[in-house]
Amino acid sequence: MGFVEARARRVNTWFARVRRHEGGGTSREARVGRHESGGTSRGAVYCGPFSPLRGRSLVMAATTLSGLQATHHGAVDNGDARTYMNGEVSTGPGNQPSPVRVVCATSEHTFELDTDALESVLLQDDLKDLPVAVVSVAGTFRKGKSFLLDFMLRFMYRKNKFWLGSENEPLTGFKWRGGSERETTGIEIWSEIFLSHRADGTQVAILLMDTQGAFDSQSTIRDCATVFALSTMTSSMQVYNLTQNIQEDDLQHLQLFTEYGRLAMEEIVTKPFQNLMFLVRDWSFPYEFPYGNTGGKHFLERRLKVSDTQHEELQNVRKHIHRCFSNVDCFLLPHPGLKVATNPNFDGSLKDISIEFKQGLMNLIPHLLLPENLAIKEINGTKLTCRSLVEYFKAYIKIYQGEDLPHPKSMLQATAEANNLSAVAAAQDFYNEEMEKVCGGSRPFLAPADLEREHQHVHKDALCIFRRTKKMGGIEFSRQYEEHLEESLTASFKRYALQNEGKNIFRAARTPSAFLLVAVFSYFFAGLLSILSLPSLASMCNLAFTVSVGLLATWSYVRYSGEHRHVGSLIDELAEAIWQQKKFQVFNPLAESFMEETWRQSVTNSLQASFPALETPAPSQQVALRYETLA
Ligand SMILES: Nc1nc2c(ncn2[C@@H]2O[C@H](COP(=O)(O)OP(=O)(O)OP(=O)(O)O)[C@@H](O)[C@H]2O)c(=O)[nH]1
Repeated sequence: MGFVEARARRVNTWFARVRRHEGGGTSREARVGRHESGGTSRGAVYCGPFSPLRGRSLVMAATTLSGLQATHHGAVDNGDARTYMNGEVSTGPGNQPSPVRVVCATSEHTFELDTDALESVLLQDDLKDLPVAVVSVAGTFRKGKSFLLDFMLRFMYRKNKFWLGSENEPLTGFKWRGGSERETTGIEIWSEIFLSHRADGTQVAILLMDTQGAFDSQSTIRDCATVFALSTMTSSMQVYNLTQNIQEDDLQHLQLFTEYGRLAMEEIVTKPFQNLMFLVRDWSFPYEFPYGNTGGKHFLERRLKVSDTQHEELQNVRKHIHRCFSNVDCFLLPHPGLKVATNPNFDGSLKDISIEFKQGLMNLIPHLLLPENLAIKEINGTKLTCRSLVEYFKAYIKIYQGEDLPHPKSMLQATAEANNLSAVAAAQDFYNEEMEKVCGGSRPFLAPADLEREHQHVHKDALCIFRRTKKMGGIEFSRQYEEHLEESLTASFKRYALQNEGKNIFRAARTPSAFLLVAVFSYFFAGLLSILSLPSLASMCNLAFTVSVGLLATWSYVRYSGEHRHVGSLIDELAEAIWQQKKFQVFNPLAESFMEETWRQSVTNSLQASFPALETPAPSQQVALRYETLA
């Protein structure tokens, strides 16, 4: 009778050494959990089809040693082999396979990557260059994600027809429990990577990933979107864990979260994500669509069907899902029984789980994890190794830590923001249109006091439009948008005032008149000083005359040609400085009041001629009209 002896020890990460004693004093030894080559050990032992050594006893040994039954000692007799479990498994943390949190949620609602933890799992010498397949489970909190993953672990460790375990065996691995409060936070991966041989002889590293449940009372929508997006971006199979049905809001959330993921991925030429499986737990309508993958496929087909008669919103969600994932699948899992759902002492033993559910697991888990069904993680058509997966994790988390991406919001918040923003835009448009009529580019100069008065009217009416537009979110929420609108209207008014000022011919004539005045004075004093036989002072006046005429000519050229505008600005500043000189200030009020009055009269007249409406209807009437048009 041969038997299998198993021991565990820690080298970087945990592995179990299994020695099979065969008749005639010979033995074969191999490690469970990691590939080993060379030395006295031979072959990788991943039990069942993964393993060159098969047999229930070996499977049990591996499972026991890997921590699923870490403290179990004893022997299992399976008829042809006896397994001795002399469990050298340390119960201390890190000495046995366990979940490793690689993405940690912080109290500030951000996420951090535990690079050391991630690298300790993925950068093991014998694994880092292998192609990797990542199976992740994501969805609403408290819906049995970790529970399901623990059955995946059993399958990966045992991999024979008895992989589901014995009736009284507690379920261990990723931490699961009953109760209403969330358990998993951030993203966890199993510390041990499984190896599988594909039909073409290549090896694939398989990573199992558990995620923080969405929509718990402590997470923002952005948190949920980040976890879902990160796990979808880094996995080759995302299991979208749902209960009872696929509801429209499930699809909408999937759309929001995957869009958030797509934003962070640059230059995606193919579909950004790989496989998506809708896993519907507690399916209660097997008479419509039978449990399992076949029923699931038909059900999904109906749910994701796009037809012309559908509302555009429904079509868009469905098209988005088809655009994002290379392959979409569905599985309908029955209810596991009341003990699973409600008994606080339920420990995962199969005896308390319904037969239909166990049958469902026997179909679902191989469907997900058999080597032929596993897809290697690809990004943009490039297959990823464990090493490159680490790099992608680092790059993606950085994007989500930055402030470049928009923040996903709850539906109400997003709708309220959209309502308020569109009300702001309508009010701003109204203001601009009305002000354009008063002092737009083609309108003549308007006296500043009149412009101010027009602004006050239109500003009041614009605010009225904003307040009367129906908006979600309440008065408090709208107040910040109203303040924003007021600021924006004030800024617009400043622009209109400047534009209006530019049309003031007197303003434009300030520069030439300053130099003209200087030229005239210089010319006059030069003549006077020559008569008084003061030639040196006379020549200084002549110089001032020449410079003034020169500056005037230059300024005229700049204004005419539009070239060297900085030179024009310097000359304007110089002219302004001249106007500020005491001896010239006597001309200022005279000139300005004359110009202002002339312009005021002419513009008022022209305005009234062009817009009789400005005189007649009350502003509130205009607003009502405008509001009706908008509504
Ligand atoms: N109704 C029902 N309950 C289940 C199912 N699978 C597991 N449960 C129960 O759901 C509860 C939560 O299981 P967990 O695996 O911890 O759930 P989770 O989704 O990982 O929870 P979080 O980590 O908080 O997101 C446990 O009481 C399980 O017994 C199922 O298919 N149906």
